[in-house]
Amino acid sequence: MNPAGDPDATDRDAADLDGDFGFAEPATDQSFENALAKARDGTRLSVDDATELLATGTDRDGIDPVRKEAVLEAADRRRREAVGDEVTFVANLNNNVTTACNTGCLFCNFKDSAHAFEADSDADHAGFTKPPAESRRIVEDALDMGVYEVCSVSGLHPALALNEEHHEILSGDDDPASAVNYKPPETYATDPGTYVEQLAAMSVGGVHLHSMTPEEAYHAARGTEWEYETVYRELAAAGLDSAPGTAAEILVDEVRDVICPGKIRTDDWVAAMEGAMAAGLDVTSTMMYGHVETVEHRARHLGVIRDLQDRTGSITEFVPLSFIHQNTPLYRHGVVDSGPSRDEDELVVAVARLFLDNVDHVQASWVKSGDAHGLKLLNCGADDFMGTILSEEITKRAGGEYGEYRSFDDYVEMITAIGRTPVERSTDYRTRRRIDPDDGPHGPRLGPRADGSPMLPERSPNGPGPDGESAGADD
Ligand SMILES: C[S@@+](CC[C@H](N)C(=O)[O-])C[C@H]1O[C@@H](n2cnc3c(N)ncnc32)[C@H](O)[C@@H]1O
Ligand SMILES: Nc1c(NC[C@H](O)[C@H](O)[C@H](O)CO)[nH]c(=O)[nH]c1=O
Ligand SMILES: N[C@@H](Cc1ccc(O)cc1)C(=O)O
Ligand code: SF4
Repeated sequence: MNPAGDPDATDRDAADLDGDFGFAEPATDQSFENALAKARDGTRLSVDDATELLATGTDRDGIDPVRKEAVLEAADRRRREAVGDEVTFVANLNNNVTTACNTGCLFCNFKDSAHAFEADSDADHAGFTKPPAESRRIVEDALDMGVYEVCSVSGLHPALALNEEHHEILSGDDDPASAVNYKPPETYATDPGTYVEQLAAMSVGGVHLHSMTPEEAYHAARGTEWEYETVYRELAAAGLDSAPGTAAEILVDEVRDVICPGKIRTDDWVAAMEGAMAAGLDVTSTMMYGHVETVEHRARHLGVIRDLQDRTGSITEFVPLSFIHQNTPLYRHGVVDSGPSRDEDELVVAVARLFLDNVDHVQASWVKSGDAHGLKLLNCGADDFMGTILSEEITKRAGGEYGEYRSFDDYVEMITAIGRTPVERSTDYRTRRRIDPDDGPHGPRLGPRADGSPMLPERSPNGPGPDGESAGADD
């Protein structure tokens, strides 16, 4: 674990990596042809099969273009059989509460050292902490624009605790250097409030609140014996409706040891997701790929997700997160020289569709891939095209260049251009509305205040618009 409060830990750790992690070369007992035949006829794939498909054969170096096309075609066919020609998207808002975080993940440039947020610090930072009242105002404004969902993921601010009782437990810890990663709110220029207060503030006007990743749930239970289910029940009582399955990265511990040594391990991530589901919440699932991992790690990750879904059935979608490298410690220190190639993005989507036979929806991301390649991914097995989001900080700070917002008109134009049907969805996909492309201009109708009006001009609710700067530092 990185010692909490060590601002330079990430960069030092990255500088120490020499690019040789001792990972085994992917090798299987399976052939590519056999794996492809199983994929085509709908037989459940093994992790070895997925490795072969992701590699377009471990028997040769690099991606074989002919084999790749065969995998994509099988996945596109499977998508059509499984979910048809609809392409869904959700009217949503991202509201990140704070960028303060000392966890030190080497792939992340969203975070700012929490030290810089202290009241007596004169360190410069471009981050933010929003008190609960500000979060509420931002969500209120977005509700007026018609959003259905608010998605909120944040840094692990040392002053964030589940509730007052948690503050008491954490402040009673007599070993401040221990792993509890806690400092009282008075230390900071801006008090983020408790998790319960933040969620209660954002759960307004009937919006669907999608928040609290497994890593955040761990933070909300740190220093206690509380079960994840108990924590998620308390969060649900405060207004939480579903949980994002980020913090997954690659669910193989030898990879986590390299890219996020300060994060919870695979078992704990699974336990947190199971806790959320036991508390009655739906969850999403993700994989952040294209950094140091091998194709075998990707396949094993998919195996963890499929096993979890076999046990629970509450995973609504799989979201492949293509690693954005430009401003990250991993890239700055030469540990990696890029993110994944487009071929790799396409194969991840396709193999996710083929392997995850128990997860209905696979997402293409315009944030990560842009519009043109995002549309291509919809022909490789994906059937969901994310959401309007209105604000984006994680990818943008990592160096992503595809903006922060897509309008309903953008969506309708893009989706019809590839011959598919645009459908507005709820977070859980249970409510869906097919959109008539000829009946524009288009706007959301599923949100509690949505009336079909287009959502937005050029400005996002918490900062200048898609091409501008984000909201400035506020503490
Ligand atoms: C930034 S964290 C915020 C929530 C919380 N701190 C956590 O780690 O769960 C959310 C997710 O963003 C994704 N992410 C962060 N940096 C990224 C990057 N450079 N490229 C792609 N995805 C990234 C990771 O999958 C991470 O789990
Ligand atoms: N893929 C990314 C998302 N996904 C947001 C989706 O709209 C998601 O399906 C929703 O939150 C649950 O219904 N959000 C980001 O900010 N960045 C991404 O790359
Ligand atoms: N919205 C994603 C989570 C997510 C959040 C922020 C990101 O940058 C990426 C993914 C989900 O539904 O789980
Ligand atoms: S990914 Fe999350 S936990 Fe890791 S450094 Fe970034 S904000 Fe912190």
